Amino acid sequence: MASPRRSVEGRPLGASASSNSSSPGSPAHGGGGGGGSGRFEFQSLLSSRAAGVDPTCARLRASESPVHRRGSFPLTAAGPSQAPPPTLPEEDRMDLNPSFLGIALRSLLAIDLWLSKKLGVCAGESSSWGSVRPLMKLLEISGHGITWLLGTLYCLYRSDSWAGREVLMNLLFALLLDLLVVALIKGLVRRRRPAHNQMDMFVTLSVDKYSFPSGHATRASLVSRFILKHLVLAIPLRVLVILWAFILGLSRVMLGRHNVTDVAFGFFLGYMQYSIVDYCWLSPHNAPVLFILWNQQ
Ligand SMILES: CC(C)=CCC/C(C)=C/CC/C(C)=C/COP(=O)(O)O
Repeated sequence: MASPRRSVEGRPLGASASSNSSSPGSPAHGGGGGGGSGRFEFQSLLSSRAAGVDPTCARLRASESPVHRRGSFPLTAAGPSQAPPPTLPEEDRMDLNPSFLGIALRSLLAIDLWLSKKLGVCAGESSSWGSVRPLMKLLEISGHGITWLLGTLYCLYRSDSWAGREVLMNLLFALLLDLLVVALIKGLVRRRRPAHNQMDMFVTLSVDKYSFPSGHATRASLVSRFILKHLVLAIPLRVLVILWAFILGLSRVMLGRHNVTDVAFGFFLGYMQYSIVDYCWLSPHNAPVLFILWNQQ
């Protein structure tokens, strides 16, 4: 007797094998925003059919597999006296992973929201740390795209050495790349800013209504890595640069602008972006036109 297939949360997944002849885009198949779990269910179903195995039985046997029994929450009460289960195709064992992954991701998200709300102590004037909100907003301006773009252009204009111009030209390229990448990801992910955020930010782009990833965090980590690599600074100043980046990231959560994961991913992205900039380093040798044009200004 085939019982209805259920996810770990007890939600029915794709009512029966016969009902799976509907379009692959249906949520039950994971094709239309129905969540990753549905998609893997569908893939497992296909592989079981290809192997001539009844999908429902395959699922039941999957829950008895050694892989599953090693898991943290067994679904069956198989006793030690039972015969060892038959070896399963790899696909059926993989089928269990999305549930674990789904639970892990959902837990991470719940922790993220809870922690972000707890840390959002400057989200409003009446918040518990509302009095330091002006200081946090000052920090916000120190990491703003406009501040860094105008600052870099001004330094380029004032620079009188080739070496200085080369570094600044690459910083400009890094800042523009960062704005583009962050805007693209924000537009794709479309994660809303936390509910407790006040949208009172200084000059924003339309995608800045979204929060993932934090543009300030990407810039902080990109720019600080850039500075540490290309400026000769005394140790205390190097520490200050790192502290600035870290506090700027933290201030995004304290202001209620972002969740912790927006900032964490932002730091990671900015760090990786620097590697791209370093790899594509612009110089008078590989981009002579840029340097000649600038010198004619
Ligand atoms: C050249 C050009 C497109 C300049 C635009 C500069 C600009 C307005 C950047 C926006 C910076 C900003 C407010 C980012 C949002 O940061 P989050 O940390 O809140 O994501």
